[in-house]
Amino acid sequence: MARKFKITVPATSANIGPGFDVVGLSLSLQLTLDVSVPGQEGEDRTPPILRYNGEGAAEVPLNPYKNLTTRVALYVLRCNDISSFPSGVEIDVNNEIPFGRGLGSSGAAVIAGVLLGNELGQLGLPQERLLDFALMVERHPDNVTAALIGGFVGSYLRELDQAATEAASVPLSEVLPEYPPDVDENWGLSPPPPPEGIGHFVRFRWSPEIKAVAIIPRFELSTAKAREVLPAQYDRKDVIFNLQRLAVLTTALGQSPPDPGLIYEAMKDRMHQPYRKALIPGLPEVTSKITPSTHPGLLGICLSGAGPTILALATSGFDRIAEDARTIFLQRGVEIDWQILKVSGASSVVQVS
Ligand SMILES: Nc1ncnc2c1ncn2[C@@H]1O[C@H](COP(=O)(O)OP(=O)(O)O)[C@@H](O)[C@H]1O
Ligand SMILES: N[C@@H](CCOP(=O)(O)O)C(=O)O
Repeated sequence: MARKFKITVPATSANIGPGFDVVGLSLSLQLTLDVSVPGQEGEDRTPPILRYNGEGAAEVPLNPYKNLTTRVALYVLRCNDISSFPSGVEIDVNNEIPFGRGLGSSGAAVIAGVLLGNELGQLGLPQERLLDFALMVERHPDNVTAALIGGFVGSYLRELDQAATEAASVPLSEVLPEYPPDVDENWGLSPPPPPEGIGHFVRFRWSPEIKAVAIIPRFELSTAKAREVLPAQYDRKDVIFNLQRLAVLTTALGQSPPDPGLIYEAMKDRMHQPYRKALIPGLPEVTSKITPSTHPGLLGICLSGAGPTILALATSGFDRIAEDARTIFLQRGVEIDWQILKVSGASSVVQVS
């Protein structure tokens, strides 16, 4: 029987200052996929047709063996003994999440792919297993968990035994081979399935009066590049600095009314932002010159994900925060766009029509 369904996945902002690779929150920008699957399977095994609108449309590959979302879907299918896409699938993508800005576009694409694979194969995988598949691709849990679950979410990766560690550490090229069988000699091999129960999470309270101002520089910074500049080891005092703040922040952002005196300091970080400032001209100035005392309504300000977007959490005064950030960025030659976003508790959704 022919089927149609719609997949909706939110943007995310990870880290929120001190919670590097640990916390994320979902935001009111969405990636949506409208999918149709024909009733009768043709003999010819036509690969999916992708049509794409919105952010990234000029650069995203429409070849389903190169596109991140469909490659992830195929990974999920192949791990579940389904070697190829159903024939004749059509996918209309609409994307509001800008690429390479620290708003979780790749995390959203991965979650969309996992949900797509689950639905195309009618696998009925539980949420925990969907997360396992996402973590084999994205490998840090903050964005993908917040995108799947929705809201303000903290997560950790379970310590795996040696066999499971090895299974979870295979190169991404083996998880997501880029080419179809006639080009890739490894295609016939089964991809490595994820170990069970890799990711664990909890959703924190979020105070409904807090909104997010996303100050989005007009340049892309790949997450991979922004991770390369981070050190392999940290001083104990920097680790304690972050842990103290994160412990306070996860509760402080759920309190009504939120306390800027507590939150501004609790959103400071010493584990990633100082190292990323060379990649983001204006970052230290924006985060130090815009404060609750200069900008009433501001609660705290940090890098969103790996950047270059700045995330300002505030209850009012949004325009002034954003325009003053614009002025600072312009002094460093960086143009920006900004948006006021809601932090919703809405998870990723699959609606069958
Ligand atoms: N909707 C999408 N469909 C396919 N690929 C995507 C999509 N969104 C993001 N990507 C891929 O992810 C890349 C950006 O990932 P990344 O560097 O992690 O930045 P971000 O902070 O936006 O997640 C894009 O250049 C693109 O290759
Ligand atoms: N913890 C990661 C988060 C990356 O988020 P993204 O939205 O930039 O992909 C990091 O800081 O590297």
